[in-house]
Amino acid sequence: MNLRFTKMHGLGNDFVVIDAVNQRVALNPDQVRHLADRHRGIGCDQLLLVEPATDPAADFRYRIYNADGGEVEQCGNGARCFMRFVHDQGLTAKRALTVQTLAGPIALRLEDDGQVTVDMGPPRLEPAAIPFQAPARAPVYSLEVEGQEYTIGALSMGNPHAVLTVEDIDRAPVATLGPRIEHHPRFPNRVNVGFMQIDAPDHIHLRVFERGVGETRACGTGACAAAVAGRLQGRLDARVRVSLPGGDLVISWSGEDASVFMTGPAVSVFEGTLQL
Ligand SMILES: N[C@H](CCC[C@H](N)C(=O)O)C(=O)O
Repeated sequence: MNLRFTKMHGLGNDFVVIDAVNQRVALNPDQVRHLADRHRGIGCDQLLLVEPATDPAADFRYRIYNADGGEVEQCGNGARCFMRFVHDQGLTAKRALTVQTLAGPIALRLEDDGQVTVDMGPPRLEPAAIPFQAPARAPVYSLEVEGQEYTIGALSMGNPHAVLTVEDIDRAPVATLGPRIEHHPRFPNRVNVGFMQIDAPDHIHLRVFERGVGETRACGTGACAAAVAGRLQGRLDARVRVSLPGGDLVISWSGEDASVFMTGPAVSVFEGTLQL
């Protein structure tokens, strides 16, 4: 099977993007893992498929696979690259799209400056919707990890997120605590783990240990989750600049059932053909 692909990234969170509108694509988890492998494959954090919509109200369907081969519900940086891809590949001339995802529809808009704004939909705050085992919804939860108590925010952007606040982002225990929380039994579907340093009510630094990948240069849904968690804790404004290792995103959320909006860049790096 020969497959055309484009290598893209959103602030260094990198993707293999495949047109599954004009190509018949059937990849199993082993093949996804192989393509994501940075030594034996192309290398990426996630693989994204652009498919025809099955919902008449949507323009396309967007499927997301982590480097570990697992299909997941949502990817924010990938959504911006999705918009750039369908334009560059001539799949649409529209500058505003509705795209189906496992987490429900999202809306994409290509801005005049080339950045992309995504309506990520509302955060899901009820423990059962995350999913996270807790007796009731709360702005913060106590989580025991190997005998030590941590205070976390927990919510879903369609995909699950835990958010810890740290004093010094450069010294955050991302590599050691990240995987332990990713696999914590109270998160039955595992979880993405954000480490947030609050610099001001409208500015944070963030690092994310992503479910199914490890630490990435940026995480769009992680930036949304951190902004929501910080606002629920009364520490962040409705509009926050999120500085990730790969660059900045602007996140806006007016509260409760309102959508979370994310604006940032999307870059195509190269095109190629896979032999599978
Ligand atoms: N690792 C995530 C999927 C990709 C999210 C991230 N790359 C983004 O930009 O939102 C998960 O397992 O839910």
